Amino acid sequence: MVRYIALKGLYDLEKTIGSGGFAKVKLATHIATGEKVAIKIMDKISLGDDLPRVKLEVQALKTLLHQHICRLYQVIETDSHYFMVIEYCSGGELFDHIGIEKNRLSETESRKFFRQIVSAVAYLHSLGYAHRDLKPENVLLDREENLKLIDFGLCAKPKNGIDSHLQTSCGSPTYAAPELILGKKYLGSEVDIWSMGVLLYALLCGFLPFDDNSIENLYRKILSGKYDEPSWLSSSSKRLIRAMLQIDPKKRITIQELCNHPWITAGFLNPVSFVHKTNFEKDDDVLSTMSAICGEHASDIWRKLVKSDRTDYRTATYLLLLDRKLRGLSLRIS
Ligand SMILES: CN(C)C[C@H]1CC[C@H](N2C(=O)N(C)Cc3cnc4ccc(-c5cc(Cl)c(O)c(Cl)c5)nc4c32)CC1
Repeated sequence: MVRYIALKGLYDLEKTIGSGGFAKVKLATHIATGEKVAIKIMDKISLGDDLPRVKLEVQALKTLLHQHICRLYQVIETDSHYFMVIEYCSGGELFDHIGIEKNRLSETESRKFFRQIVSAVAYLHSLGYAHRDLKPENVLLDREENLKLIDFGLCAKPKNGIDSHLQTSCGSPTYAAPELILGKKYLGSEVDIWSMGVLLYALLCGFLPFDDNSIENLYRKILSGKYDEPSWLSSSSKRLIRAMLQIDPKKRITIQELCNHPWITAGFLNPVSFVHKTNFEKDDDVLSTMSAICGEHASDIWRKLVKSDRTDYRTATYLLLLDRKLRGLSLRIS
């Protein structure tokens, strides 16, 4: 096991839980609390000119504080590596949860998960971000089967707001909107709606609306906007999917309309909403646990936390203890 000096005494690295592109993600233990975390390890050499994407993702994750967006606890930068310490999702990928035998979810279960995705994306858009790479691999579950959105390496925050046009073609073609694969100028919010339509279709049907081994056939299918509507889809499901998989982005349902759509609210008391948890909430139990260990006064710990850039070990310890408390566990610290 290669040892990273930068993590010594802070995190114990365990198995690799995945890798993609220029990053390797390892399971690790946050030594002070014993909590599991995921550490995304990137070496600067192989990052090459993708380096700005790391800064973008770190900035996005520091800003985005939402119960269905994976939490960033700490960032460690050395001459050779970036380490992003992120909330661990022990439930794995949402689509693995669907399982092979069932391969699709009931409308009720799909709605439970899809509302969480809509809440996260509505929150993202409200802060001027677009994810631009919404796909099953980027939708994970934590131990309580809460949905967590991940991988903000492609997310964009156009300088003059979410409704200014983007041009970069990115993300995976299977989930990409027609305007994106045509290389047209597009709105991040509109391409995210299309990708969510593909996700909803996959949840309800167990297969993809547009799929083909050859890229040009795949493109042709996407640009046609034609897909099968299996017999088990309710008319309400069909209507919502049609509203999201509109080829013309201007005819596509907006995120606000989506939050209030009858399919989304069916069986629930209220439309999808999100809480602007933009800053830290102060928790005295967590602070007193930390002060019992490091000997500092709770008020000093809090002052340093608020002043910090919120990505140091102290912040990680605070947030992990807060998670433990919110899960009703004891605030033990080793
Ligand atoms: C296909 N991708 C480009 C990489 C893949 C790496 C493994 C990862 N994973 C998995 O695939 N499990 C099945 C286990 C697992 C458990 N917890 C995780 C917690 C966080 C993340 C994570 C990964 C990346 Cl690349 C991020 O940017 C963020 Cl913000 C978060 N990935 C996790 C993760 C999913 C993505």
